[in-house]
Amino acid sequence: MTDFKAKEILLNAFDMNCVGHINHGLWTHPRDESHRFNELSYWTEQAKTLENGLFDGLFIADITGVYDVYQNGIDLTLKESIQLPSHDPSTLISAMAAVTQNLSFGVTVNLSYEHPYQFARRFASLDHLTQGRIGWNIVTGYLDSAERLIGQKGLKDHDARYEQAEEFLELCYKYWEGSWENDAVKKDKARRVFTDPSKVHTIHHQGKYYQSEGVFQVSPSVQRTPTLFQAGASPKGMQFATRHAECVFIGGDRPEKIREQVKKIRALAEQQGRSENDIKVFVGITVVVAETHDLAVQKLNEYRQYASPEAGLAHYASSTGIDLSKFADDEAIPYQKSNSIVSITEKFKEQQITKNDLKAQHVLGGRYPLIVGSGEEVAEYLIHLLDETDIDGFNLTRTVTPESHHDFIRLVIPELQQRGRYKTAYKTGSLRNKIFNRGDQLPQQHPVQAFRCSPYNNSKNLTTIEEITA
Ligand SMILES: Cc1cc2nc3c(=O)[nH]c(=O)nc-3n(C[C@H](O)[C@H](O)[C@H](O)COP(=O)(O)O)c2cc1C
Repeated sequence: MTDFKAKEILLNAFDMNCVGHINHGLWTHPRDESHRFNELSYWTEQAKTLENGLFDGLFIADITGVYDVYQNGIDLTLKESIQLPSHDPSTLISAMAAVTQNLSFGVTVNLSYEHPYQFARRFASLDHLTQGRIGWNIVTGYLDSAERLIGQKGLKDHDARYEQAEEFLELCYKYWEGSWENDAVKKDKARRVFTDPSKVHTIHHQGKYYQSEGVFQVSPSVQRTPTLFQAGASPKGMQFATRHAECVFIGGDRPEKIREQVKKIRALAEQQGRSENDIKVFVGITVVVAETHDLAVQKLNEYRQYASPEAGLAHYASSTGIDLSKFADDEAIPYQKSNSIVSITEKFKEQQITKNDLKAQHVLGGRYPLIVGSGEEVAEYLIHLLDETDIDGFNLTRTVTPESHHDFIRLVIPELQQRGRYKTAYKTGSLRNKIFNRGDQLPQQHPVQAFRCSPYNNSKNLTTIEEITA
């Protein structure tokens, strides 16, 4: 119980390689600089700021496709820059890693449109270059527009996407941890042996979705498997997340619901042979903070003049696959089955929700819980929420950028530190070690273990792994 109370808050900045990420409309604020998202200096400055604030990571969301459900088109999406334009997140990482030492990077990649080989190679390369500061947010997509862009026929069935994800992960584990032994690379100039051939193995995979045969092209990196993030919330999604993920995002609802969700996540992890502490749970939040409570309210009111709740609804429409423009403001939105984000559409089954309700929720153009107050008030609330719900940390959205990060670092972080609930220095090692404090690589109770080559594992599980015969 004492440990639980003393838990230090983990913190990621939640962002995307675009103008409007979550809090839509704020790009029009005179002090907002998110229109500079296509400049490298925008990101290197942000990385340095976050490292000064001892943030654990910069978590970068991504979508394949565009938001075209609202009003059956993309006019509002384009005008308000609702995640359009948006650029590839992995292109930012090396530059930000070069100006920081400890900040980590969680990068979203939709596995539905990648071959595991190319993806695994890119992320293993990033793990090398960042010295183990890379994480992967595993997503399977929820947009029909993506399918059309890629030339497919429409979204695969929701649960089938998770089945494919399971096989994608299995194959990635083989590449990352089953092909090269830890000490394969010798770099021995005198003996002319860069890599010992007896320590590199062929992987074989003949699955329903993927086939692969050969050796992985990347030597072992610090973490081997990048730190795994996931946000599945449907029954199938939670099963997947609790089997594989080390960090799980959940939607920030009422504290009782969050607590219930966290309990389920930890119980499911245990059922799958992992420990309840093998998963860190994060909740998304938006914060408006100032020197005093009144000044924070004043700041919120000022921001509200620029925010666009309607743009928030257009974003929400694509998350659910429901064109919300068709409904009157006070009409209950009927539940309809869709292949998008199941956990969100289910809410229309459980509750009567109108567009007015959604607009009220999207005060700053986004649907994350909004916390407004002085540094002390915000810090107290975050600690309270963490202790009440047993979560581990927060994904902090941006509002007016980069002002909101500066405000949080100046006003909230010191209050958390004074209460002993936030680090005063970074831990050493990889992202995984910083978060779990037990080494750079996944523990043995993780499903990756079945795909590891020696010296990790000499068990019979490895019938698929063969030595290269020179
Ligand atoms: C904090 C958070 C961040 C997410 N980021 C992304 C993202 O960047 N890209 C994406 O395609 N889906 C993203 N999702 C959606 C999830 O991948 C997933 O589809 C969703 O949580 C619903 O899970 P379900 O399909 O199991 O209901 C995010 C979800 C949450 C809660």
